[in-house]
Amino acid sequence: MTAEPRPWLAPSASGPVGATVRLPGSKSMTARALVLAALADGPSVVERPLRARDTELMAAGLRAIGVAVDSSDDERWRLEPGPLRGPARVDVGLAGTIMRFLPPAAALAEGTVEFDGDPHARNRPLRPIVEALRSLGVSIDASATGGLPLTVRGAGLVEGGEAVIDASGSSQFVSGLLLSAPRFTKGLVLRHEGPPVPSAPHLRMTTHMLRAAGAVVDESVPDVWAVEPGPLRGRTWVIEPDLSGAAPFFAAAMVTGGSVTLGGWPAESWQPVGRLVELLTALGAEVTQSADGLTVRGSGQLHGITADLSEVSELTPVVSALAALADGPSELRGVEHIRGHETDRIAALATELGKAGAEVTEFRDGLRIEPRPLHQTDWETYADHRMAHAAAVIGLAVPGITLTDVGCTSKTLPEFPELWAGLVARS
Ligand SMILES: O=C(O)C1=C[C@@H](OP(=O)(O)O)[C@@H](O)[C@H](O)C1
Ligand SMILES: C=C(OP(=O)(O)O)C(=O)O
Repeated sequence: MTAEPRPWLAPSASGPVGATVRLPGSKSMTARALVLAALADGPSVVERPLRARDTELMAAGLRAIGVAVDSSDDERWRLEPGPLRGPARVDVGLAGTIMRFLPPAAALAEGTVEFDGDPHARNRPLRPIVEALRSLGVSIDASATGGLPLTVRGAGLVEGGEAVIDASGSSQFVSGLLLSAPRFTKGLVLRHEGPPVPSAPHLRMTTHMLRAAGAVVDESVPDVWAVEPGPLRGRTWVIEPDLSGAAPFFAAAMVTGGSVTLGGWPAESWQPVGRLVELLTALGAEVTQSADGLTVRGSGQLHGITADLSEVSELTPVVSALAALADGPSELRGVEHIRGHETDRIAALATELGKAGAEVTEFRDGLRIEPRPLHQTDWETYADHRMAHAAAVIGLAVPGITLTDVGCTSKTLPEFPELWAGLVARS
């Protein structure tokens, strides 16, 4: 079920913002922790999880297949694995993490598990993971396009072994298979064949977390991941603040010449903080880390950049917004696969930035953005939280940016409108 659209006038800043923001846990880490906890040999605790549509639906999906998930405490979700079983129905919403991480787990269940989601979820690519699972002996019915709706006919076990996949459309195909692979009878040796796999840091997050749960993983050969069969340990997962969710808040410091600190940032992170720092620095920010957190300071001056965003493709909307406010042109490439994200983000950004007055050239794999004086527009959000973040960033500097629906931010940060208004009020 999707809620009624909630139009929202993005607030403009009257001066530099200055704030420490506390954001909930990483969507990607929470999703992995929940799946690993569900497949473990004992109870787990997920501390400081993200509570948002993607992770609530993940928890609901796991409950549907037999896992006890107690999410009553915001700070600490408790999971007690049980025998995985159907029949069950899983609503994936618009979450890539659910539609790619849960079918392999459902294959381990005894019984039928049906997956479906929001209208646009049916357009998101799934075929490669479906075909890889079939090659591993799993019975799956998929739509004519190879995607949702999907029915996994779990046999209570997956034999596993060797599989080949083209994961150029999403790193989540690989992550999804790897997360369940220790529970496959023969484990898994997965080989990617095709154009490069995007989002390498997300793959590293998957292998780090698998090892932290006791799995034996070899990724020494490029594009090959080998996971030995064996138990996953229940444990306590401490989730880091969501770095991608923080990106628009950092952008606010940069657009207004202010300063934003992400509180609670760990000394060592499993998220691609190095790449984010490089990008924000090239765009004109100063980034520092201290006991207070990760701080981004803007000078009020933004520079155009040429960048390959394939490792951090989910940052493309916010980086594009910054590029549209910069002092020179930018070229952002290497992200063809984001045409299969929550919406076709390349087309959506070209259209909406163009409507606001920027001169945008669309490439198959990215965008060239020539800043121009921007003006008010009704900004279509396409049910995409990060299109909403991009609009909010533009709105700081351009009065009259009205989002067609700010409600879509509930995918990863339901409190976004309030947090953003609070930040801008301190400008
Ligand atoms: O595994 C994950 O948690 C994610 C991987 C990436 O997916 P793609 O490789 O499809 O871009 C990223 O964009 C997405 O937001 C989250
Ligand atoms: C691509 C994204 O999400 P998903 O996990 O649904 O793929 C995103 O959050 O930018």
